[in-house]
Amino acid sequence: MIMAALSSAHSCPTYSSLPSSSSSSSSPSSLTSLQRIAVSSPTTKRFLPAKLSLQSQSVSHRNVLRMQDGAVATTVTPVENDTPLNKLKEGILSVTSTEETKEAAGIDDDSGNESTVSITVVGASGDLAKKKIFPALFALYYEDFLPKHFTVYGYARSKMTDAELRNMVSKTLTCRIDKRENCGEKMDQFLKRCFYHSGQYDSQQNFEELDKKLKEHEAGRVSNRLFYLSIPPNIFVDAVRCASLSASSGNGWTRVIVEKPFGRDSDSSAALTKALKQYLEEDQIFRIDHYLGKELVENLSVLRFSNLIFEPLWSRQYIRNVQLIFSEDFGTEGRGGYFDNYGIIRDIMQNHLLQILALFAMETPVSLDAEDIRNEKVKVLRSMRPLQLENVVVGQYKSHTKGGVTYPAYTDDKTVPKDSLTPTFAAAALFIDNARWDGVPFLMKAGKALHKKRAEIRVQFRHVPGNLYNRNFGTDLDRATNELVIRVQPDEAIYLKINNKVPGLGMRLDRSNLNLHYAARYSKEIPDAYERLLLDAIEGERRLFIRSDELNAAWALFTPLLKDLEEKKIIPEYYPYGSRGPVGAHYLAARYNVRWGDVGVEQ
Ligand SMILES: NC(=O)C1=CN([C@@H]2O[C@H](COP(=O)(O)OP(=O)(O)OC[C@H]3O[C@@H](n4cnc5c(N)ncnc54)[C@H](OP(=O)(O)O)[C@@H]3O)[C@@H](O)[C@H]2O)C=CC1
Ligand SMILES: O=C1O[C@H](COP(=O)(O)O)[C@@H](O)[C@H](O)[C@H]1O
Repeated sequence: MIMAALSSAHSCPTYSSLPSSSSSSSSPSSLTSLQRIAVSSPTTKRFLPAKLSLQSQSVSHRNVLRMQDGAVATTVTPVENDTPLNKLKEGILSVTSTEETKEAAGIDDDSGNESTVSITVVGASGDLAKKKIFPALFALYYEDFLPKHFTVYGYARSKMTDAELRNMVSKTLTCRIDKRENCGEKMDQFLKRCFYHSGQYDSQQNFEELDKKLKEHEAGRVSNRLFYLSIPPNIFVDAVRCASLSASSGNGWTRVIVEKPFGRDSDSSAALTKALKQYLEEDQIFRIDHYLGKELVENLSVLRFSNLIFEPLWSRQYIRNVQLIFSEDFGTEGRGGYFDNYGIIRDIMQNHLLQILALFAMETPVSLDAEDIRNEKVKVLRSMRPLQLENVVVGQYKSHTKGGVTYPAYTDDKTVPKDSLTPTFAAAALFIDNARWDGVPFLMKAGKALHKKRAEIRVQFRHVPGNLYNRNFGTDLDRATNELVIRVQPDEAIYLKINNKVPGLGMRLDRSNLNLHYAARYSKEIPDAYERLLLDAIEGERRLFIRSDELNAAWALFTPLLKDLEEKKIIPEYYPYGSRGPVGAHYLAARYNVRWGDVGVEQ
């Protein structure tokens, strides 16, 4: 059975007539093109240009816009492909009416009907739910991004009362640095909207009980339901089956956020997709890769496509190599059981780093619509060469004592087999065989228990041909090339290394940074990736979620390598906990004439 999918789509709104109470005579047609772009965005409130502010606080699809000059315009998001009307045409919905269609699209009508959103965190007792999901929901509530009628339900096997869940959640909530004043009050209000239901993940009966409780909260309104699967992957399908059969919405949309890992290789991923699609349409499945929700990853396209100075340089003609670097200064502490079955390549490279690579390297999409962007990403992935063993170095951390403290080896984790060969570090050289990137090495490096926590993109440019200042650089011209660094985390920044004259009477050059340091430039705290992604899922915006063909293309690149590593029982290079990782990573880079940009520099 397929869940009733009444996802609302949001591009190209039409303008409704101005409220008669408006004192302004300005009409929406007087909006500038910039304003029109903002207005037509699916998440209008978030993408408004400075001149507009939203009067409406709800995530309803009718938004009242107030311009600086006092003019007011109402926008209504139109109903598109996956709307009730179209679902009816496809035979997925049996009963609907014009009124229901309006309601299901979240459009309030004159009789005062409003839609509700129920967010069920499946696996609410777990690490991710506590660390990320509840805090992100609270942050959205705090910022007034959640709709007027919303309920959060925790679902897991652990026995808990509503009060116990609230107590657990309250310990994880934090307030924005710049808005502490009424935080306690807001927390209380938020917690009052949180409830708990204990049940098994494979019990339709338990999900039916949940359904009853959700209905009570929905109080006859149009019900939109979001399930967040924050559970181990072996129970994804059971939970989806039960949610679908017993707790999907009868008259609104039902969406499911699926956490990674989406399989272990091409076959298991295809099997998972097939199993999920027994119960869900593709557009109901929101495969989350939280790196896509990170501020600087989202900014990649803005940087490239809205600045004339970057896009013309974005090719093999000017770029020598691209480096995608992820490192953590802690090991698998507490997650060894999960990690040992996956390893760093599946945990970080096949998803987070590859997604960044695809966004970095894609051609200009036709528009900012989800499908246009995802089409371009798939093209890049399909143009890439599957990874081969000779282009990869793997490592595993070993115990190390520093300053009297002994840090554990990976295999000291009780949930990890003593003879495990699972890589906790990997470096790889990837290639995109298309006209833009032919021959440019894309180097990836990811590791746990390294000396620093960081995620960054480094773009090393070619040297200046016939450079007048060559003699100032000595024989190593590569040392003097420009480098663009996009520091995703921590301490977000974008900086460009340039050669500069050291002030003085001589002619000495040094390398300096043109630095956009976020903490200095923007006073507002950067939202967590999960906030953006949860809000997108609620709003039906799929741009930052992984489509099934993207996933297939990603696995096709890594599956042969993963099989080889496992079948040939490749022994990882051991590196001390807290070090910079295996030396092999440098040999790999050197083979392609590359020096890792993060080595020997503080920035
Ligand atoms: N934690 C993290 O930082 C990240 C996690 N993820 C992914 O998110 C999902 C959730 O992660 P996380 O919260 O760490 O997971 P947990 O191991 O904490 O599991 C979540 C909940 O699922 C239930 N559960 C755990 N193991 C089993 C089992 N074998 N059978 C049935 N139920 C079980 C438990 O709840 P109860 O016993 O109460 O039912 C547990 O509280 C996973 O898919 C993970 O890969 C992705 C990125 C980061
Ligand atoms: O998906 C995962 O990501 C985290 C790192 O996320 P970050 O946002 O803290 O950088 C990683 O620790 C974990 O192993 C992996 O599953």
